[in-house]
Amino acid sequence: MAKLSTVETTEMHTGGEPLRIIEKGYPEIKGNTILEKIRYLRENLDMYRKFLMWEPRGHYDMYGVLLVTPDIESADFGTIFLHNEGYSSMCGHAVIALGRYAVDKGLVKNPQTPETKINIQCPCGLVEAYVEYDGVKTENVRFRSVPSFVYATDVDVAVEGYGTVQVDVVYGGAFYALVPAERYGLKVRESSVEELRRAAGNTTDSLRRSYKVEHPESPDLEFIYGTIMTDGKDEFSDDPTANMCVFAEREVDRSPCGSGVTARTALQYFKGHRKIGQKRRFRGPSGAMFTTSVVKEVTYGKYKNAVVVEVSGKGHYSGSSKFTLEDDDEIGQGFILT
Ligand SMILES: O=C(O)[C@H]1NCC[C@@H]1O
Repeated sequence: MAKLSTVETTEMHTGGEPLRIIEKGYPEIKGNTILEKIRYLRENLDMYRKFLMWEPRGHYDMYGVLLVTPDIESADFGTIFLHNEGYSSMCGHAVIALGRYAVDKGLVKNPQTPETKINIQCPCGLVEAYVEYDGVKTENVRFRSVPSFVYATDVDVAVEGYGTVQVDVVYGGAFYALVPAERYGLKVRESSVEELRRAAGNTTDSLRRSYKVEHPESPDLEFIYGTIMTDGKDEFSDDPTANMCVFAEREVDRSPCGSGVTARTALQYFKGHRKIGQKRRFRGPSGAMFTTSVVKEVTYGKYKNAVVVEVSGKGHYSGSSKFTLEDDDEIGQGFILT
């Protein structure tokens, strides 16, 4: 077992959703690809995730990222995302924050004005980020994710406490169930976070037990990451539409969820509610907004209805940390209260 050592981080958030960027102190992560590295982390270094994501240094809804060597040649750097239960395949709020971070910290050579392009390898594949930059300050970031596709519509799910609920299953770099909150008798902007968390979490649990998803490239990406409760306002409007993403082990995204709004945009396009290039705003639980548009249609493996979606928003710095552990501190290795 590796011994936990001092870890240094920069702290950011995008729309209130935290991003702990791990800079120093992690042991070597073995593996030739990012997906292999994730397997290595799970099997050998998971105590570091608990040390940084769980209490007393993190909390139930904490989120982080490790920057690693990419295995796609054109990528500037690779990413591994961490959360309360493990490691995720895609994270839009992290890409938005990391765009600024990469330019500000000099991770990209020759940054360009008014916009710098960065290729970020996420576990799901290559994501292009475009960072507004005036030569001094970094601002909004827009990113184009891996192809997103509608996997299935109107899937019946037996949800504990709510009966049978129909959801759509969509891939936006991760597989999500998308469902209007009113199908549970809830309102996405008015019901309590805990009620929404319970209904969404029970839906994810049921799908994970009984529903199989297939990914065109890797079995490692074949899992239901979470459930997104929406306000049901999918028909096009200049008004924003709200959603709340509950992912991993019932973790609540404070932001509109970058991969979640990618998936919602693909679904809206599939249902004829969006045209290519048409912009729409999405509001998350904190009130923060992301704007999305469909860039183009693409074929992704056997999925002919795939689209490339662009998402934009802004991340902010909130501090930096140096985390330590004393030899006799068992609780301090990490715990969460549920
Ligand atoms: O913005 C996103 O895509 C992420 N935020 C937390 C859950 C997702 O990974």
